[in-house]
Amino acid sequence: MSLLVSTRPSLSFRSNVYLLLRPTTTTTNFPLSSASPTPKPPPLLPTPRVHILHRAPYTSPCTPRAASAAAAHTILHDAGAAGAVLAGAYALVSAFDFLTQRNLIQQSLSRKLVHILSGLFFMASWPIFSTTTEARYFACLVPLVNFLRLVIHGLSLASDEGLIKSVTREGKPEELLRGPLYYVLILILCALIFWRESPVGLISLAMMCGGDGIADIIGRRFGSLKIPYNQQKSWAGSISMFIFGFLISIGMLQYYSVLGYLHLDWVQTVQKVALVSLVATVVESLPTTEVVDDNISVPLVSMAVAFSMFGY
Ligand SMILES: C/C(=C\COP(=O)(O)O)CCC[C@H](C)CCC[C@H](C)CCCC(C)C
Ligand SMILES: Nc1ccn([C@@H]2O[C@H](COP(=O)(O)OP(=O)(O)O)[C@@H](O)[C@H]2O)c(=O)n1
Repeated sequence: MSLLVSTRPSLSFRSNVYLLLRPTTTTTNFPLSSASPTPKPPPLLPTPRVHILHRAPYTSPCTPRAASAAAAHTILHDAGAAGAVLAGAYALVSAFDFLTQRNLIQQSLSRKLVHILSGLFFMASWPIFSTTTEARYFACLVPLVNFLRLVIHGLSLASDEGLIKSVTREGKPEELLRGPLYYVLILILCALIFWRESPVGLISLAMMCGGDGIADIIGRRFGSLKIPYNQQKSWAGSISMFIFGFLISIGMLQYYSVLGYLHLDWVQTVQKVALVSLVATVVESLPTTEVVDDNISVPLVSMAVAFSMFGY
């Protein structure tokens, strides 16, 4: 494993920093044909032996044969990435099932930690997919498989006690058809529509996964002072949602900026994210959970506010 910083002048330092971990024929290879009409610029670095985090797209001219070989390689790469992330999803749920089954953590805490970590890890995994436009469809296979898993077990067509124990409140299979199902649908929506090039999806998922998840954990423990208009929610829960939703959103935006996907005016971005977090926190605090699940209202409102400010 090695960390290489290429000094290619056309790209900023940030976008040249990437972790190199696996064999590849990258799209940044120079024209393969010796008859190439354009002179080959001298490679500034030895061809990368490995890389895993893909930065924003950079393509170079190549021959049709090389293009089809690169296309096949990219499909294999994205399929492998989807498989790895799916395995991670199973491992995460199984890990919390293990902890819950042995009474090492409460079921309510298990569910919330799965709520927080699943979406954040899913979002953080997007850069391991290729830089092609189809990459997002491969990434969406992961929440899609989990959607089907939740439907199958939620309808009791099959039994998965571990899944039920680690993601439901009362251990009833039909619970899988509400919060968890809406949750994975929002993951699909954000990956498909916004993906890595827009802050909107990243912020929305940070609010749904990080903000809403933390509100439950903090609110259950320290939420003695209830919100006047909703005795089920507390100031401690809502304030923690605002703070952690904001911090996790900024953290995700910074992560994608370092990888070269986003170029943000950080003074304006901090203000915009703070407003999204405030609005999402107010929406989450409303006594509307029986009417619309928080896993729908929080991300959709965050999406609308963020889109109105970032515009893409
Ligand atoms: C419990 C969940 C949502 C509902 O929460 P609540 O508001 O009703 O308390 C989360 C359900 C998660 C789902 C079963 C698994 C989703 C996995 C995700 C698509 C991919 C994660 C990959 C990563 C590498 C772990
Ligand atoms: N803003 C909030 C959110 C949750 N909570 C606490 O967390 C518990 C579960 O919150 P929730 O209804 O959002 O939980 P889920 O619907 O996400 O399972 C609430 O009953 C409160 O005890 C809070 O005190 N303040």
